[in-house]
Amino acid sequence: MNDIAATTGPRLFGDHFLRTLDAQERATVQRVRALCKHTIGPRAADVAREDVFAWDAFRTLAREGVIATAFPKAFGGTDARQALRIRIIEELGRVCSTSASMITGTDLSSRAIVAGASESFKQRLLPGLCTGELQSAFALTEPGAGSDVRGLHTTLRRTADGYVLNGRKKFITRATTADWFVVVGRAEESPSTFIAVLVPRDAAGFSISPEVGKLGWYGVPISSLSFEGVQVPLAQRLGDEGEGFSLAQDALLRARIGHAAMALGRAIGAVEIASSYAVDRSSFGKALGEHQGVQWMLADMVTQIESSRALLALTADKYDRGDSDVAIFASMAKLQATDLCMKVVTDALQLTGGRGYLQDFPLERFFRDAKLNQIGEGASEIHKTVIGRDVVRRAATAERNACLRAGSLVDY
Ligand SMILES: CC(C)(COP(=O)(O)OP(=O)(O)OC[C@H]1O[C@@H](n2cnc3c(N)ncnc32)[C@H](O)[C@@H]1OP(=O)(O)O)[C@@H](O)C(=O)NCCC(=O)NCCSC(=O)CCS(=O)O
Repeated sequence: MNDIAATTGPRLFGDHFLRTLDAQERATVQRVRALCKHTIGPRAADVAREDVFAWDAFRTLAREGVIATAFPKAFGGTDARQALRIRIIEELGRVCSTSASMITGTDLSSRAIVAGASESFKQRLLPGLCTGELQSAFALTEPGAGSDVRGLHTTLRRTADGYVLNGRKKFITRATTADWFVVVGRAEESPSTFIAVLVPRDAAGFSISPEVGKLGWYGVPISSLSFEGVQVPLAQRLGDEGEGFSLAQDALLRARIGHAAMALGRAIGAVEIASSYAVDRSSFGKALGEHQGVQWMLADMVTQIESSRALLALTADKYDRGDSDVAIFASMAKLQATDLCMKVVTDALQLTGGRGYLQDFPLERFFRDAKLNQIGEGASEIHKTVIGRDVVRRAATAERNACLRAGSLVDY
């Protein structure tokens, strides 16, 4: 742990989590910290201003082996534990959402290939995805189906040697740079059967719209997709027929953990900026940080960040152990971290006043970027629904509170 602090200095809070990593994992965090300090952080404002796919950041992360952390060793990856990956994403999110999204986007778009592609397709695609020579995109959301995945309209009609794909997809990250697309649709003949397939960008009948402008996450372009009678060979199916939904949920699970880590990273970055400002700036004859109102704002920020980080660490641990309730914890971690991030960034901007509002100051970018984490990969309301549903399910069999007498509670 001291090795890291020696290179990049101690952090406001949170270095204690590094104790949970082994020496090699800590060395990876150290490399990412150095990258953030010398390259990614100083470049972040320009990357956002340019608002084209951030190739420099992507290639840097690929060259440094950070992209490869998402992939199995057998295909050139490092198969990193989520316990490490949340630290990496947090570091990137602390300075640059665009760079952090290179990691969460890699998980989302390639996980179904790792989990469901045939051995020969894995051999063909995964090594290139690890090194960044290839890119994939994940196409689930549709114009009429975002939160409600089971409502999607894209269809796959079975033919003698594969499928014919028809449909439209929306908000697809990396559409303009990806070589392969993971597309989820339903069997035309059996609408409750979900199927995931791989489609190359040059497939006949497949078109990609121009990039669409958005509020934040500049440097991470999105587009819409259209599939009109696209022929998909059987070999390009991911998993079995009927496994499309689970493959999508499996990919979303990893991406949701990543979103939580990115949001926490940004929240930490915002409190670092706000607390530095509180030291530098004076008002009414004393440093801003000596005013009790400012101290209370900072206290709320760090206290909530640390508790959210603990929940995320527990979630990563559950993922690494393969616990069956990890999806619920991922929903809790994402809900908590992304809503908290929006609040912390808003408060940090308030604390820094007019400067916070300037484009030249990083909080304006943090503020715009924070919103997407509350929406993407399952909006906060979806996660509340998933968590609440689980509470009710558990309540039916969970041990009853000892203050209650036996029998139906309706009989009280
Ligand atoms: C809100 C929903 C969760 C509702 O879903 P359901 O109630 O229909 O489904 P569940 O009962 O929760 O699960 C159904 C199904 O999936 C399996 N499952 C669940 N978790 C996992 C997992 N971690 N790994 C594998 N399988 C999993 C579960 O066992 C069930 O299996 P069977 O059907 O029984 O076989 C859902 O609609 C939802 O998630 N909504 C939010 C969607 C979302 O996040 N959208 C954002 C997508 S991002 C995008 O497309 C843009 C592209 S981009 O580039 O960013």
